[in-house]
Amino acid sequence: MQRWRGYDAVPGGWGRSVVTIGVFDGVHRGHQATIGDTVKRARDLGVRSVVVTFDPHPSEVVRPGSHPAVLTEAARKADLIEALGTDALCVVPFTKDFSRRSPEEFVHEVLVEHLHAAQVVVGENFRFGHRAAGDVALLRRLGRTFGFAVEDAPLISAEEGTVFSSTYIRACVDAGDVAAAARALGRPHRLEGVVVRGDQRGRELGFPTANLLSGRYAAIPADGVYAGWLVRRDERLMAAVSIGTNPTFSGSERRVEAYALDFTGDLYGERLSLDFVARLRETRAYQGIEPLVAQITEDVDQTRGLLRAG
Ligand SMILES: Cc1cc2nc3c(=O)[nH]c(=O)nc-3n(C[C@H](O)[C@H](O)[C@H](O)COP(=O)(O)O)c2cc1C
Ligand SMILES: Nc1ncnc2c1ncn2[C@@H]1O[C@H](COP(=O)(O)OP(=O)(O)O)[C@@H](O)[C@H]1O
Repeated sequence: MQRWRGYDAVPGGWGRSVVTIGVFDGVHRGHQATIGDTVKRARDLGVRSVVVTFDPHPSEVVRPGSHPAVLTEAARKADLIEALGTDALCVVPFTKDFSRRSPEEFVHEVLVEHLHAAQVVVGENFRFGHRAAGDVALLRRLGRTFGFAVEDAPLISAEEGTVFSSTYIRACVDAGDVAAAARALGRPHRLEGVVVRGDQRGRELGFPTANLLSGRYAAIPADGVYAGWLVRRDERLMAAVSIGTNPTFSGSERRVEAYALDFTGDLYGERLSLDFVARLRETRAYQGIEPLVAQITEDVDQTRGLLRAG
């Protein structure tokens, strides 16, 4: 997959394309259907598929301070989009200046001039251009003027009639319902970060925990204890994860800590990922170390059972 920063990076002689546009945070099952459809249509036409996305998140530029929690960091988003068979990913730097383009200017500059769109695949709630003034009906009219077709993306619904959306998944993660998030994503929710030093207490308890420092806007599940996978380079280790302030020790800082089962070694400074599979319980303040250690022992057994079964 070709990766372009800005549409000026589209190579000369790039032929016609089938294009889809969106933030695609999470690359969830709805996004997967849209992008998969784009790839298929391009292959059928014998042209190339292009995914256009934005960085930073448009909300933050339009309304500073309103950045939503991030489900997938930029590099991972690109990898997931590549895995769907996309020929090129165009990351448009979303600046104040860019946000002022009218719907017509946006379409002409991006879709027509640079990407030579033959078809544009969009969801029914797609909005574009200054103040999100453009909708699918306007895109269709512009398509007739400029010579591209507008195709509706297939709608994919979650259970209980909830349509998959990044907002829905952020709410699931925020509530600690990592199982629902995983169903909508088509894979577990992943938190990425760097292992930093904590209070050095874990090893004394018999459960050293890698403390993960993640990105500023990362979507961190609600406080609680979770079973998941610690992903380290090419290996995957079972992990019991604690998120919270360690109330037993009257901590105040919120931390994400992972005890990797059947592992000993130094993880400080490493970049790791945590894939959240299931929520086990709330974090609690225990009356001393003994009951806490007994509970962690049980959490670890439960984690092993759950991950082995799945
Ligand atoms: C599976 C697991 C569950 C945990 N549950 C709790 C809990 O319910 N309450 C609590 O205060 N701390 C809990 N902890 C966190 C420990 O207090 C924490 O690992 C310890 O303070 C070590 O901190 P450190 O890494 O900064 O040294 C849990 C840790 C693990 C690995
Ligand atoms: N099984 C394991 N799971 C997680 N971290 C481990 C494990 N074994 C060794 N470690 C190392 O021990 C560190 C955690 O020890 P801990 O006493 O909890 O210190 P800290 O408070 O700095 O996190 C981890 O960052 C990692 O480098």
